[in-house]
Amino acid sequence: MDGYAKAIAFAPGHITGFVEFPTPMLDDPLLKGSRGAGVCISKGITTEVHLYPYDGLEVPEIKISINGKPCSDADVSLYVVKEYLRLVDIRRFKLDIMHRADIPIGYGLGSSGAAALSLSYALNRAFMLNLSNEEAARIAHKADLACRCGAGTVIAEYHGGLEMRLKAGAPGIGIVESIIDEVDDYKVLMLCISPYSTKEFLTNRIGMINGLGGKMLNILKESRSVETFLDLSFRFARSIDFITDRAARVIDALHCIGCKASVALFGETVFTIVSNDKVGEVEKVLSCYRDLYSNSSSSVCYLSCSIDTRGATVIEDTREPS
Ligand SMILES: Nc1ncnc2c1ncn2[C@@H]1O[C@H](COP(=O)(O)OP(=O)(O)OP(=O)(O)O)[C@@H](O)[C@H]1O
Ligand SMILES: CC(C)(CO)[C@@H](O)C(=O)[O-]
Repeated sequence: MDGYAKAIAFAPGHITGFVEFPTPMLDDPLLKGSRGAGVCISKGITTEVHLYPYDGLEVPEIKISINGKPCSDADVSLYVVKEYLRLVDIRRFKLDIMHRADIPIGYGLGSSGAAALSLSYALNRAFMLNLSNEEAARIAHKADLACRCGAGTVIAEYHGGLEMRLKAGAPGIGIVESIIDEVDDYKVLMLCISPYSTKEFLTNRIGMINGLGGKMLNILKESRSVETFLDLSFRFARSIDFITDRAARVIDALHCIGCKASVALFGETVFTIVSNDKVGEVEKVLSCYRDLYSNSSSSVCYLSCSIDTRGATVIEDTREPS
């Protein structure tokens, strides 16, 4: 590696509506993952990487920040960096990693997967490794799984769209299909009420996930409609007792104006997908609950996004000779 390199990549956030973890969970992380359905959103994580050669160091100096704040325990990001250190033979460099999140972290919007994926794409460019996007995405998949922050999130964010994950596994191994291709007419609207740790769920409550998600996939494969996706997601979240009273009130209010809705797995986040002409009406309901639930100790946020169909992408790749 010669000179300074900068790379920027973006990965969309992702909401899982229903899911199953095929058993037995195999040992190979590339074969592990989940089946289910979800939607990628136009907001997500942008990661900027600056790589400086620096002869005065015996070991690399690595700094990570999230939204401008230094972060020493970004475990998913550190996992990705360690995987790259095994692939490059240089050790004397400084690496600045800056994650910018325009989705809240921990609310079931797939931020850990998006951080890992955007970082992996950016490092691949900065280190000039020439991995394919699929190979870079596999590193992110392994990181999200190893840190117990996600199972099928990375492959969904790699693919983009309103999707069904028909076969579990890493990008290139798992199978993803779009539920519908024409998504320009839809918006994903969310009320993020409070965070919930995916690690906690995958560690302590994973037994609640049975074969229901797989049966639901068969129904969705036949109907391929947004309404069915929302319906099934709601039934799924109820079946694992994951809808809090606060979320249930919001979902009821949306039902009253003719909108189906559910909660994002795993967070106290209500989401719906509506056609553009319904956005104003839904926005009023969600803003009203945002104001009702916000208090001095917690911030509740309302988000409006399009459906991302591109999946993760590199935005910039620059280098200057030393
Ligand atoms: N932007 C980010 N940069 C680095 N690490 C992140 C970022 N976002 C999330 N993480 C890591 O992921 C953890 C939160 O993951 P968690 O899986 O609970 O939430 P999520 O990814 O927002 O939602 P989901 O439930 O959809 O996975 C954080 O504690 C942090 O370790
Ligand atoms: C486990 C999960 C629901 C967490 O976001 C997601 O990664 C998925 O659908 O596998």
